[in-house]
Amino acid sequence: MAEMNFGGVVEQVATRDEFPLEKAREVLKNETIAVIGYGVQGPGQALNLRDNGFNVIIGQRKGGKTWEKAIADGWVPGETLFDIEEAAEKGTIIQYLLSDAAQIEVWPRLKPYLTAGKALYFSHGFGITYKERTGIIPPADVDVILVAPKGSGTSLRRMFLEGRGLNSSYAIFQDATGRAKERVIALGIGVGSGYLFETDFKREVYSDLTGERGTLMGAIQGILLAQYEVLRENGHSPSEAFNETVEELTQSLMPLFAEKGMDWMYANCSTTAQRGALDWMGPFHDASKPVFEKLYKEVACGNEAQRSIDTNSKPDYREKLEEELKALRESEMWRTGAVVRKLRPENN
Ligand SMILES: NC(=O)c1ccc[n+]([C@@H]2O[C@H](COP(=O)([O-])OP(=O)(O)OC[C@H]3O[C@@H](n4cnc5c(N)ncnc54)[C@H](O)[C@@H]3O)[C@@H](O)[C@H]2O)c1
Ligand SMILES: CC(C)(O)[C@@H](O)C(=O)O
Ligand SMILES: [Mg+2]
Ligand SMILES: [Mg+2]
Repeated sequence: MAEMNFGGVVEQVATRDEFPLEKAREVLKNETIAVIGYGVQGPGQALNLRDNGFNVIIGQRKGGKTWEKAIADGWVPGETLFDIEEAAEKGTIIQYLLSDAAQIEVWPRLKPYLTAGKALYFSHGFGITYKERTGIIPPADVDVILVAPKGSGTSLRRMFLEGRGLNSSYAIFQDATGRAKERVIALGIGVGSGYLFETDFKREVYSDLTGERGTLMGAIQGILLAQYEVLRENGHSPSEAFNETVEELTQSLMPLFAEKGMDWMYANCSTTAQRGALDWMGPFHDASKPVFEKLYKEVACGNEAQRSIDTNSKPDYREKLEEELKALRESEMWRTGAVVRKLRPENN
């Protein structure tokens, strides 16, 4: 573990320097990693683990779309691809990567296979933290661990293939074997993380639910749309409104502040822009902070979890989500985006 100073606060971080891939392979050499679920995180983690030389099998509902996807990715029925129960029986580490709602439904069928000494692995603190709502209460004689990649499973895989990797947080809820720590760090390195930030299940789920509802997904669409609408209502064309709201952000300015911070991005814009941004960041902060405070409270009291469980447990939840995504896709702003993306010079 390395002690690292983050803006004046010291935290523990696991690194590849002290825990290289060879060590991870040694730690897990006698384990069978059963990845249950092949949606978004399942393929990302399973393929990275396989490419990194670990012994991985997949557990999936037979016959569905993702069963076919697993076969297309090279998993072989009866050898490395099984139904959920069979994979859970064979696995010594069970990576529970069904959707959070499906984890509740499948739990009674999975639990009998969690025999002494196995490890139950999550990529979210949801099931354990909200156990009164999920009913997910693991047996006392298994390790219960978490590696939560800080990004989409699609990015986890893409960045691995680019030779980069995506960092994760990790946590231990239950150490029954005395090996929980080496198991969890080895798995984190195995799925392609370079650094692993220490957390616990509750802090992981509270921060993750806040982040995705907030700046990462919910707030970003809300604020982009608000500006786009104001520009359109004041007579600006769709392309002008989109370029000034989204395209410049993602293509020009976001990469700059990702690389060297917000002040550096500001410093690479005009003094006119800097003056205005420095003056207006305060009002935007003050307007949005109460919304973030309300959001955090809704997460911490369990309302957000319950809403997600209730809606995503319905048989037609996928169709309903797709309807809402279709409405986003077909909104003027994102139809404009589809055209603007094609006009990126590199696409010509
Ligand atoms: N999506 C991400 O990139 C991401 C990122 C970090 C953490 N996570 C966490 O990882 C876990 C998996 O998330 P995901 O987004 O990959 O899940 P997902 O929604 O893509 O679903 C995963 C799998 O669950 C299967 N499934 C759904 N309902 C089922 C049911 N009733 N019975 C059997 N199988 C069923 C699906 O077919 C799919 O193969 C969750 O805990 C999530 O919070 C996800
Ligand atoms: C990729 C995210 C948003 O970070 C993840 O938390 C999820 O739930 O998909
Ligand atoms: Mg999440
Ligand atoms: Mg997340």
